[in-house]
Amino acid sequence: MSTASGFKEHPHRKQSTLTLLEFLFGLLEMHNQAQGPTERLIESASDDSQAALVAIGDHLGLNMESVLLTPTAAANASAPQTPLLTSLSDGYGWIVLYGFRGGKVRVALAQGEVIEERLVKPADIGKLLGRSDAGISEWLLAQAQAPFENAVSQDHHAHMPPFRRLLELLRADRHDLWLLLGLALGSGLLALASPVAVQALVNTVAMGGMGQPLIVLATILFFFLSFAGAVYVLESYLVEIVQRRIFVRLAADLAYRLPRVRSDTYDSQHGAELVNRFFDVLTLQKAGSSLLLDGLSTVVQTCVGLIMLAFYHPFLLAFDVVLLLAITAIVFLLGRGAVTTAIQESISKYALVAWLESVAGNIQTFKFGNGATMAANRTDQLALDYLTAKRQHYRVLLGQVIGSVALYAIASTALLAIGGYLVIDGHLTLGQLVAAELIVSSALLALIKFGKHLEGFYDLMAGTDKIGHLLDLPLEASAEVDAEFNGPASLTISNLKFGFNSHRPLFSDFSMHVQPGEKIAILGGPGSGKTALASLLSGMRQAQAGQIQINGQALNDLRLSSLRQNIAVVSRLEIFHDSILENVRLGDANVSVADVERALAKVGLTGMDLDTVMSPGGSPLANSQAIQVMLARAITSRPALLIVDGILDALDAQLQQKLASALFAADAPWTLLLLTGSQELAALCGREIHLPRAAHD
Ligand SMILES: Nc1ncnc2c1ncn2[C@@H]1O[C@H](COP(=O)(O)OP(=O)(O)OP(=O)(O)O)[C@@H](O)[C@H]1O
Repeated sequence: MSTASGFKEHPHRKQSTLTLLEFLFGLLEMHNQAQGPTERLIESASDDSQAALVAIGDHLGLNMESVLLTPTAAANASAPQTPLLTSLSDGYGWIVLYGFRGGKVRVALAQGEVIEERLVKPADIGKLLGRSDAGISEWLLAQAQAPFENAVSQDHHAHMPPFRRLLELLRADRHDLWLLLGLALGSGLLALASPVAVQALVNTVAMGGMGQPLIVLATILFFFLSFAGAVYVLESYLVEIVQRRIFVRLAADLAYRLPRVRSDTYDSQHGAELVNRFFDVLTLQKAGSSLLLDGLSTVVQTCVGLIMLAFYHPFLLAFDVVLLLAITAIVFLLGRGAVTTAIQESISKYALVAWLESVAGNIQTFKFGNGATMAANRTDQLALDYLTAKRQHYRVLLGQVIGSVALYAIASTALLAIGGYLVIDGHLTLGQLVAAELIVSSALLALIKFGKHLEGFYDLMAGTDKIGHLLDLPLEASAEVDAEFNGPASLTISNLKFGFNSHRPLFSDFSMHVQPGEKIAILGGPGSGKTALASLLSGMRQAQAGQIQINGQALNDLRLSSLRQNIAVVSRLEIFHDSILENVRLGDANVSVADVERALAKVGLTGMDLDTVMSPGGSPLANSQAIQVMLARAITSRPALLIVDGILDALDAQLQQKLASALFAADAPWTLLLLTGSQELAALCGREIHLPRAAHD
């Protein structure tokens, strides 16, 4: 329920909303939110409805999705990482549901400055809401847009160490992981049932007992082992859930992050190739689950076993100490450099894949001339690099495997010798010796598998490091002011200075002014800086000096998302693998099929089957048709400023004329900047501006 006017007029509602947002940031562990901007955003909201809260959340990195639910359904769907919230019926406060504890729903009430946390029966939520009925109402499902924000390196020059990053990636699952540790401890203890039972059996047999004790023993053992089995099944279910969550969280995080990556990141790196690192989430899942399931229980079983052994005799305690020292030496001393070599192996793997992608992506180049030979030779070289890296990593691993195997042989023999001596000397019963043998040999046998677990651990570190590179891609900084558009935009550039290279600026003192609705051609030769100018105007690059104003607002002060909702840039061919329909409307449900057909017709493309799936290269459409699709996409968003950069230059004169009449018409509802090297095209615009210099002068 909301009141008609904004938060500003209702200080109590404003304060409740601030309290609510702070609570949500804490719950979702979003630590980067300062109170100042949050308060300003709340104050500048047009009204105090839930829809306004969604917009505020969006600016603060909170995704809030509106869903219609009964209070009980909302409680069932809620969890600490996905809380559900709605307005209290008094119109001032908010209620948040965030999962269950002990059969009751965890509820937070934000009223003024106070946040009150309670445990409530699901049936009582309706009452809390201030409603008598428990009918369906609108709830907001809140989630962090970038759930892995805490796993991003704060220092731009150094990546976070992989182990710390792994802990951050798993932070949201820490409660489940503690539970898993508890279960592993339990199953470790239960696994001792067999040796203890055998010890009892041997002692009974040695004393001549039979029959009934055996049945009792067998029954108890069966009970323990079944219970241990059930615990293992539970552990495996928990690990499965954690695996699913990591996958979904990483996907959501990247969907947020990638469109916001700074454009200059792609000057030296290939975006699509970088994304291959997503597949390391599979390494995280596989190596992580085997470590959590087998690795953890092996460690627990070994520890429990060794502790039990220590109680048998001081000699066996000494044996434990030596064994632990030896294991420590294998892990830390023999394993020096293993994480680095695993990362190096992973880097060389990605280099090879990147090369194969280049080959697959340049079909013509590698079919002709020396292309195929180059493809083969470079692949050989990269495969060789991979083998070298893998060999170096394996050298470290091999040392550890040999160490574990040797330790197994020595420790098993030593235990038999010490145990045998203690039995002969009467310090140990026969049953105790057999039990000790069983406990330690299973722990020692695990040592042989230990190498495999260590390999899994190093893979996990390398995979985390690679995923970290994706998370560490630098994001664009955006200012806070929303861009104001109302019809075609005006544009003023004053004393612009920009160059990729400080010794050779592309623009040293460039100024121009464009009236709202004007259609202007900016003429420049190859390499004169047309694309650079388009990037500056769309906030993809920053000028070194000077100012750009759109509708009188300084571009640097504007929130990039609000700016880009209202301008369109058509530069190089960019088609994604989907139908023509989606390539034009970009998933906007407000754009109908008829709208798309109209836009296509406007740019001269008629009679197309809108369901035709296009490849990133534009096929099966012709190049010029793919360009028309991109232009249709641009005008469908009804931009206030349309920037067309060079893409019309290569088209045939007749098509250029047709497009000019659609895009350059004086009454077209946008301001047009045509960046071009073609005099003929420029002549079709209302006015021409010449770029200050050509690249080759
Ligand atoms: N990312 C970059 N890093 C360094 N230099 C760059 C980068 N992008 C472009 N340049 C250089 O800046 C100059 C201007 O490039 P820009 O792409 O803006 O020119 P253009 O006018 O659009 O050229 P064309 O008409 O050939 O597309 C060129 O000399 C180019 O080599």
